[in-house]
Amino acid sequence: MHAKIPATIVTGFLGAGKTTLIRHMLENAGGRHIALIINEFGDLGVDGGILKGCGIEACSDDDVVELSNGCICCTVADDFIPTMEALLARDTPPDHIVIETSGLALPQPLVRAFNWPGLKTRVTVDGVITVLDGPAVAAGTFAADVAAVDAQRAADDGLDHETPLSELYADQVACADMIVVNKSDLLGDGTAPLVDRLRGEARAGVQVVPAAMGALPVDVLLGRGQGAEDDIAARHEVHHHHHHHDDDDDHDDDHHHHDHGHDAFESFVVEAPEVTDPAAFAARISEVIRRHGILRLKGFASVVGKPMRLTVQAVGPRVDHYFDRALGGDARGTRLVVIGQAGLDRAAITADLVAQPAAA
Ligand SMILES: Nc1nc2c(ncn2[C@@H]2O[C@H](COP(=O)(O)OP(=O)(O)OP(=O)(O)O)[C@@H](O)[C@H]2O)c(=O)[nH]1
Repeated sequence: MHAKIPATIVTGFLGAGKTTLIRHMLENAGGRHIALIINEFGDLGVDGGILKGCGIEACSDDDVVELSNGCICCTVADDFIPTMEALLARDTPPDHIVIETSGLALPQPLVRAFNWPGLKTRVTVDGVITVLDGPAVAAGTFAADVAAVDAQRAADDGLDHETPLSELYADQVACADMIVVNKSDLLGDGTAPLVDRLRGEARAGVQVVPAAMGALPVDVLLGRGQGAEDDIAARHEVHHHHHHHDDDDDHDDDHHHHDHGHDAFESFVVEAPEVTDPAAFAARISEVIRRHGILRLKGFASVVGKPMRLTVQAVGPRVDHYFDRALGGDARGTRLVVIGQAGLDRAAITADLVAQPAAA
Protein backbone atom coordinates (compact mmCIF):
# COMPACT_ATOMS: atom_id res chain seq x y z
CA MET A 1 0.00 0.00 0.00
CA HIS A 2 1.13 3.53 -0.68
CA ALA A 3 2.12 5.76 2.17
CA LYS A 4 -0.61 8.11 3.23
CA ILE A 5 -0.47 11.60 1.79
CA PRO A 6 0.15 14.12 4.57
CA ALA A 7 -2.26 17.02 4.96
CA THR A 8 -1.55 20.12 7.00
CA ILE A 9 -4.42 22.16 8.38
CA VAL A 10 -3.76 25.89 8.75
CA THR A 11 -6.30 27.57 10.97
CA GLY A 12 -6.53 30.80 12.94
CA PHE A 13 -8.82 33.78 13.25
CA LEU A 14 -9.69 36.22 10.46
CA GLY A 15 -6.65 38.10 9.27
CA ALA A 16 -4.14 36.34 11.53
CA GLY A 17 -1.90 35.65 8.55
CA LYS A 18 -2.84 32.19 7.27
CA THR A 19 -2.64 33.10 3.58
CA THR A 20 0.61 34.95 4.13
CA LEU A 21 2.15 31.94 5.89
CA ILE A 22 1.00 29.59 3.14
CA ARG A 23 2.35 31.84 0.46
CA HIS A 24 5.75 31.86 2.14
CA MET A 25 5.59 28.10 2.44
CA LEU A 26 4.84 27.71 -1.27
CA GLU A 27 7.66 30.01 -2.23
CA ASN A 28 10.05 27.80 -0.28
CA ALA A 29 8.52 24.42 -0.96
CA GLY A 30 11.79 22.87 -2.07
CA GLY A 31 10.42 20.79 -4.92
CA ARG A 32 7.37 19.44 -3.11
CA HIS A 33 4.18 19.37 -5.15
CA ILE A 34 1.58 20.91 -2.85
CA ALA A 35 -2.17 21.08 -3.39
CA LEU A 36 -4.13 23.74 -1.54
CA ILE A 37 -7.70 23.69 -0.33
CA ILE A 38 -8.83 27.16 0.61
CA ASN A 39 -11.95 27.92 2.56
CA GLU A 40 -12.98 31.49 2.97
CA PHE A 41 -15.72 33.34 4.79
CA GLY A 42 -17.24 35.85 2.40
CA ASP A 43 -17.71 35.00 -1.24
CA LEU A 44 -15.10 37.02 -3.04
CA GLY A 45 -12.32 34.43 -3.28
CA VAL A 46 -9.65 36.86 -2.12
CA ASP A 47 -7.30 34.28 -0.64
CA GLY A 48 -7.56 32.18 -3.78
CA GLY A 49 -7.03 35.33 -5.84
CA ILE A 50 -3.85 36.02 -3.93
CA LEU A 51 -2.48 32.50 -4.01
CA LYS A 52 -3.51 31.62 -7.55
CA GLY A 53 -1.47 32.99 -10.35
CA CYS A 54 1.31 33.93 -7.98
CA GLY A 55 3.59 32.03 -10.33
CA ILE A 56 4.87 29.72 -7.64
CA GLU A 57 6.09 26.50 -9.13
CA ALA A 58 5.19 24.29 -6.18
CA CYS A 59 1.54 24.94 -6.74
CA SER A 60 -0.09 25.57 -10.11
CA ASP A 61 -3.56 27.09 -10.48
CA ASP A 62 -5.00 23.59 -10.86
CA ASP A 63 -3.70 22.78 -7.43
CA VAL A 64 -5.69 25.49 -5.70
CA VAL A 65 -9.22 24.43 -4.84
CA GLU A 66 -11.57 26.97 -3.29
CA LEU A 67 -14.38 25.84 -1.01
CA SER A 68 -16.72 28.73 -0.69
CA ASN A 69 -19.99 27.27 0.58
CA GLY A 70 -19.60 28.56 4.08
CA CYS A 71 -17.19 27.41 6.72
CA ILE A 72 -15.45 24.14 6.07
CA CYS A 73 -16.35 22.77 9.50
CA CYS A 74 -20.03 22.87 8.57
CA THR A 75 -19.69 21.49 5.05
CA VAL A 76 -17.28 18.66 5.72
CA ALA A 77 -19.42 15.95 4.15
CA ASP A 78 -20.73 17.96 1.21
CA ASP A 79 -17.65 19.86 0.22
CA PHE A 80 -14.47 18.82 1.89
CA ILE A 81 -14.59 15.05 1.56
CA PRO A 82 -15.55 15.04 -2.16
CA THR A 83 -12.80 17.59 -2.81
CA MET A 84 -10.24 15.44 -1.07
CA GLU A 85 -11.40 12.36 -2.93
CA ALA A 86 -11.07 14.20 -6.24
CA LEU A 87 -7.55 15.30 -5.34
CA LEU A 88 -6.58 11.77 -4.40
CA ALA A 89 -8.05 10.40 -7.62
CA ARG A 90 -5.78 12.53 -9.79
CA ASP A 91 -3.20 10.79 -12.00
CA THR A 92 -0.46 12.50 -10.07
CA PRO A 93 -1.70 13.12 -6.57
CA PRO A 94 0.14 15.87 -4.66
CA ASP A 95 3.00 15.18 -2.27
CA HIS A 96 1.32 17.22 0.39
CA ILE A 97 -2.08 18.82 0.88
CA VAL A 98 -2.44 22.13 2.72
CA ILE A 99 -5.87 23.19 3.92
CA GLU A 100 -6.55 26.79 4.89
CA THR A 101 -9.71 27.01 6.94
CA SER A 102 -11.78 30.15 7.11
CA GLY A 103 -10.99 32.35 10.07
CA LEU A 104 -14.31 31.35 11.61
CA ALA A 105 -13.92 27.59 11.21
CA LEU A 106 -13.61 25.16 14.06
CA PRO A 107 -10.78 22.82 13.13
CA GLN A 108 -11.96 19.78 15.09
CA PRO A 109 -14.68 18.62 12.66
CA LEU A 110 -12.16 18.84 9.86
CA VAL A 111 -9.58 16.73 11.68
CA ARG A 112 -12.30 14.24 12.50
CA ALA A 113 -13.23 13.96 8.82
CA PHE A 114 -9.90 12.24 8.21
CA ASN A 115 -11.33 9.22 10.02
CA TRP A 116 -14.00 8.78 7.39
CA PRO A 117 -13.52 5.49 5.54
CA GLY A 118 -12.78 7.01 2.13
CA LEU A 119 -9.96 9.13 3.53
CA LYS A 120 -8.57 7.20 6.48
CA THR A 121 -6.42 4.82 4.47
CA ARG A 122 -5.10 7.42 2.04
CA VAL A 123 -4.39 10.64 3.93
CA THR A 124 -3.33 11.66 7.39
CA VAL A 125 -3.28 14.97 9.23
CA ASP A 126 0.38 15.84 9.30
CA GLY A 127 -0.30 18.66 11.71
CA VAL A 128 -2.65 21.45 12.70
CA ILE A 129 -1.01 24.87 12.57
CA THR A 130 -2.87 27.64 14.35
CA VAL A 131 -1.82 31.12 13.30
CA LEU A 132 -2.45 33.83 15.88
CA ASP A 133 -2.50 37.58 15.39
CA GLY A 134 0.07 38.28 18.12
CA PRO A 135 -0.87 41.92 18.75
CA ALA A 136 -4.59 41.05 18.91
CA VAL A 137 -4.03 38.23 21.40
CA ALA A 138 -1.75 40.43 23.49
CA ALA A 139 -4.39 43.15 23.50
CA GLY A 140 -6.94 40.70 24.86
CA THR A 141 -9.17 40.80 21.77
CA PHE A 142 -10.16 37.16 22.20
CA ALA A 143 -10.51 37.10 25.93
CA ALA A 144 -14.09 36.66 26.95
CA ASP A 145 -15.56 39.96 27.93
CA VAL A 146 -16.94 38.98 31.30
CA ALA A 147 -19.55 41.71 31.43
CA ALA A 148 -20.84 40.90 27.95
CA VAL A 149 -20.98 37.19 28.65
CA ASP A 150 -22.85 37.77 31.86
CA ALA A 151 -25.34 39.98 30.07
CA GLN A 152 -25.83 37.35 27.41
CA ARG A 153 -26.34 34.64 30.01
CA ALA A 154 -28.81 36.78 31.84
CA ALA A 155 -30.70 37.31 28.60
CA ASP A 156 -30.79 33.65 27.67
CA ASP A 157 -30.56 30.91 30.25
CA GLY A 158 -29.95 28.33 27.53
CA LEU A 159 -26.63 29.85 26.65
CA ASP A 160 -23.70 28.54 28.52
CA HIS A 161 -20.79 29.65 26.44
CA GLU A 162 -18.21 32.29 26.02
CA THR A 163 -18.32 35.04 23.43
CA PRO A 164 -18.16 33.79 19.84
CA LEU A 165 -14.68 35.24 19.49
CA SER A 166 -13.27 33.58 22.55
CA GLU A 167 -14.89 30.25 21.68
CA LEU A 168 -13.34 30.21 18.25
CA TYR A 169 -10.00 31.22 19.63
CA ALA A 170 -10.07 28.55 22.31
CA ASP A 171 -11.07 25.83 19.86
CA GLN A 172 -8.44 26.83 17.34
CA VAL A 173 -5.75 26.85 20.01
CA ALA A 174 -6.91 23.58 21.58
CA CYS A 175 -6.62 21.81 18.23
CA ALA A 176 -3.12 23.04 17.41
CA ASP A 177 0.03 20.97 17.09
CA MET A 178 1.88 24.17 16.46
CA ILE A 179 0.92 27.71 17.43
CA VAL A 180 2.40 30.49 15.34
CA VAL A 181 2.47 33.82 17.14
CA ASN A 182 2.43 35.92 13.99
CA LYS A 183 3.00 39.64 13.42
CA SER A 184 5.92 39.64 15.82
CA ASP A 185 7.18 42.66 13.87
CA LEU A 186 4.24 44.62 15.30
CA LEU A 187 4.56 43.10 18.75
CA GLY A 188 8.27 43.73 19.26
CA ASP A 189 9.36 43.13 22.85
CA GLY A 190 5.91 41.89 23.69
CA THR A 191 6.52 38.75 21.61
CA ALA A 192 8.59 36.69 24.05
CA PRO A 193 6.25 37.08 27.05
CA LEU A 194 3.26 36.17 24.89
CA VAL A 195 5.03 33.11 23.50
CA ASP A 196 5.88 32.06 27.07
CA ARG A 197 2.33 32.55 28.24
CA LEU A 198 0.91 30.53 25.37
CA ARG A 199 3.45 27.75 25.97
CA GLY A 200 2.15 27.56 29.50
CA GLU A 201 -1.43 27.30 28.29
CA ALA A 202 -0.95 24.89 25.39
CA ARG A 203 -1.35 21.12 25.48
CA ALA A 204 1.82 19.19 26.22
CA GLY A 205 4.03 18.85 23.18
CA VAL A 206 2.58 21.77 21.28
CA GLN A 207 5.22 23.97 19.73
CA VAL A 208 4.75 27.73 20.08
CA VAL A 209 6.82 29.83 17.70
CA PRO A 210 6.92 33.53 16.88
CA ALA A 211 6.91 34.66 13.25
CA ALA A 212 6.72 37.74 11.10
CA MET A 213 4.75 37.46 7.86
CA GLY A 214 4.39 33.74 8.56
CA ALA A 215 8.01 33.21 7.58
CA LEU A 216 8.92 29.84 9.04
CA PRO A 217 11.11 27.11 7.60
CA VAL A 218 9.02 24.73 5.53
CA ASP A 219 10.55 21.78 7.33
CA VAL A 220 9.10 23.10 10.57
CA LEU A 221 5.64 23.45 9.06
CA LEU A 222 5.43 20.30 6.97
CA GLY A 223 6.42 16.74 7.73
CA ARG A 224 5.44 16.78 11.38
CA GLY A 225 3.83 13.35 11.11
CA GLN A 226 1.38 14.12 13.85
CA GLY A 227 -1.52 11.86 12.84
CA ALA A 228 -3.93 14.30 14.45
CA GLU A 229 -6.98 12.27 13.41
CA ASP A 230 -5.94 9.52 15.84
CA ASP A 231 -5.69 11.99 18.62
CA ILE A 232 -8.92 13.96 18.38
CA ALA A 233 -9.93 13.47 21.99
CA ALA A 234 -6.89 15.42 23.12
CA ARG A 235 -7.99 18.35 20.96
CA HIS A 236 -10.78 19.14 23.21
CA GLU A 237 -13.55 21.35 21.91
CA VAL A 238 -13.89 23.99 24.54
CA HIS A 239 -17.08 25.61 23.50
CA HIS A 240 -20.54 24.31 24.25
CA HIS A 241 -19.83 23.20 27.73
CA HIS A 242 -23.37 21.93 27.97
CA HIS A 243 -22.40 19.07 25.69
CA HIS A 244 -20.56 17.53 28.57
CA HIS A 245 -17.30 17.27 26.72
CA ASP A 246 -18.39 14.32 24.65
CA ASP A 247 -15.25 13.38 22.82
CA ASP A 248 -16.76 10.17 21.61
CA ASP A 249 -15.56 10.59 18.08
CA ASP A 250 -18.94 9.71 16.67
CA HIS A 251 -18.62 11.77 13.49
CA ASP A 252 -21.80 13.48 14.42
CA ASP A 253 -21.08 17.13 14.20
CA ASP A 254 -24.65 18.16 13.66
CA HIS A 255 -25.00 19.59 17.09
CA HIS A 256 -22.29 22.06 16.21
CA HIS A 257 -23.99 23.25 13.08
CA HIS A 258 -27.00 24.86 14.52
CA ASP A 259 -25.78 26.94 17.31
CA HIS A 260 -22.08 27.41 17.13
CA GLY A 261 -20.63 30.81 16.61
CA HIS A 262 -21.00 31.31 12.86
CA ASP A 263 -24.36 32.96 13.14
CA ALA A 264 -22.68 35.57 15.25
CA PHE A 265 -20.73 36.76 12.20
CA GLU A 266 -21.69 38.01 8.78
CA SER A 267 -20.08 39.15 5.57
CA PHE A 268 -21.14 41.05 2.50
CA VAL A 269 -19.55 42.42 -0.63
CA VAL A 270 -19.32 46.11 -1.48
CA GLU A 271 -18.87 47.17 -5.09
CA ALA A 272 -17.60 50.65 -5.80
CA PRO A 273 -16.12 52.63 -8.68
CA GLU A 274 -12.40 52.79 -9.38
CA VAL A 275 -10.12 54.26 -6.76
CA THR A 276 -8.61 57.66 -7.44
CA ASP A 277 -6.03 57.88 -4.66
CA PRO A 278 -4.98 54.60 -2.99
CA ALA A 279 -3.56 56.21 0.16
CA ALA A 280 -6.68 58.28 0.72
CA PHE A 281 -8.81 55.22 0.05
CA ALA A 282 -6.88 53.20 2.65
CA ALA A 283 -7.31 56.00 5.18
CA ARG A 284 -11.03 56.08 4.48
CA ILE A 285 -11.29 52.32 4.91
CA SER A 286 -9.50 52.54 8.23
CA GLU A 287 -11.95 55.18 9.38
CA VAL A 288 -14.96 53.15 8.23
CA ILE A 289 -13.62 50.10 10.05
CA ARG A 290 -13.31 52.02 13.29
CA ARG A 291 -16.69 53.62 12.93
CA HIS A 292 -18.53 50.37 12.29
CA GLY A 293 -16.44 47.89 14.26
CA ILE A 294 -15.54 45.81 11.20
CA LEU A 295 -13.28 42.83 11.94
CA ARG A 296 -11.88 42.15 8.51
CA LEU A 297 -12.06 43.77 5.09
CA LYS A 298 -10.28 42.70 1.95
CA GLY A 299 -10.54 42.79 -1.79
CA PHE A 300 -9.30 44.15 -5.05
CA ALA A 301 -9.60 47.47 -6.86
CA SER A 302 -8.40 49.21 -9.96
CA VAL A 303 -6.95 52.71 -9.76
CA VAL A 304 -7.86 55.31 -12.37
CA GLY A 305 -5.30 55.25 -15.13
CA LYS A 306 -3.26 52.35 -13.67
CA PRO A 307 -2.85 48.91 -15.22
CA MET A 308 -2.16 47.02 -11.96
CA ARG A 309 -4.55 45.38 -9.51
CA LEU A 310 -4.67 47.05 -6.11
CA THR A 311 -5.05 44.53 -3.28
CA VAL A 312 -6.56 45.88 -0.08
CA GLN A 313 -6.18 44.01 3.21
CA ALA A 314 -7.47 45.26 6.51
CA VAL A 315 -7.43 43.55 9.89
CA GLY A 316 -9.06 45.75 12.45
CA PRO A 317 -8.10 49.35 11.65
CA ARG A 318 -4.73 48.40 10.10
CA VAL A 319 -4.97 48.62 6.32
CA ASP A 320 -2.40 47.30 3.85
CA HIS A 321 -2.68 48.15 0.17
CA TYR A 322 -0.37 47.27 -2.65
CA PHE A 323 -0.33 46.63 -6.39
CA ASP A 324 0.22 42.92 -6.85
CA ARG A 325 -0.24 42.11 -10.50
CA ALA A 326 -1.58 43.34 -13.82
CA LEU A 327 -5.36 43.61 -13.91
CA GLY A 328 -5.41 41.50 -17.05
CA GLY A 329 -8.99 40.69 -17.89
CA ASP A 330 -10.38 41.77 -14.51
CA ALA A 331 -13.14 44.34 -14.70
CA ARG A 332 -12.13 47.77 -13.44
CA GLY A 333 -13.74 48.93 -10.21
CA THR A 334 -13.60 47.98 -6.56
CA ARG A 335 -14.87 44.83 -4.85
CA LEU A 336 -14.41 44.42 -1.12
CA VAL A 337 -15.65 41.80 1.29
CA VAL A 338 -16.58 43.14 4.71
CA ILE A 339 -16.69 40.78 7.71
CA GLY A 340 -17.88 41.52 11.20
CA GLN A 341 -20.06 40.41 14.04
CA ALA A 342 -23.69 40.07 13.00
CA GLY A 343 -25.67 43.28 12.85
CA LEU A 344 -23.39 45.31 10.59
CA ASP A 345 -25.11 48.35 9.12
CA ARG A 346 -24.58 47.31 5.52
CA ALA A 347 -26.18 50.37 3.94
CA ALA A 348 -24.16 52.84 5.99
CA ILE A 349 -20.90 50.92 5.51
CA THR A 350 -21.49 50.72 1.76
CA ALA A 351 -22.29 54.41 1.55
CA ASP A 352 -19.20 55.31 3.59
CA LEU A 353 -16.94 53.14 1.45
CA VAL A 354 -18.33 54.21 -1.89
CA ALA A 355 -18.24 57.93 -1.16
CA GLN A 356 -14.72 58.75 -2.24
CA PRO A 357 -13.27 62.19 -2.16
CA ALA A 358 -13.08 63.86 -5.56
CA ALA A 359 -9.80 63.36 -7.39
CA ALA A 360 -7.22 65.95 -6.39
N1 LIG B 1 2.79 43.52 9.96
C1 LIG B 1 2.44 42.27 9.66
N2 LIG B 1 1.40 42.08 8.84
C2 LIG B 1 1.06 40.80 8.54
C3 LIG B 1 1.78 39.70 9.07
N3 LIG B 1 1.21 38.56 8.59
C4 LIG B 1 0.19 38.94 7.81
N4 LIG B 1 0.10 40.29 7.77
C5 LIG B 1 -0.89 41.09 7.05
O1 LIG B 1 -2.16 40.85 7.63
C6 LIG B 1 -3.17 40.87 6.63
C7 LIG B 1 -3.95 39.56 6.65
O2 LIG B 1 -3.08 38.51 6.30
P1 LIG B 1 -3.65 37.16 5.64
O3 LIG B 1 -2.48 36.27 5.45
O4 LIG B 1 -4.50 37.46 4.47
O5 LIG B 1 -4.57 36.63 6.84
P2 LIG B 1 -5.56 35.38 6.81
O6 LIG B 1 -5.43 34.73 8.13
O7 LIG B 1 -5.30 34.53 5.62
O8 LIG B 1 -6.96 36.12 6.66
P3 LIG B 1 -8.43 35.46 6.40
O9 LIG B 1 -8.27 34.45 5.31
O10 LIG B 1 -9.27 36.63 6.01
O11 LIG B 1 -8.86 34.87 7.69
C8 LIG B 1 -2.44 41.11 5.32
O12 LIG B 1 -2.50 42.48 5.05
C9 LIG B 1 -1.03 40.68 5.61
O13 LIG B 1 -0.09 41.32 4.81
C10 LIG B 1 2.88 39.94 9.94
O14 LIG B 1 3.55 39.06 10.46
N5 LIG B 1 3.15 41.25 10.19
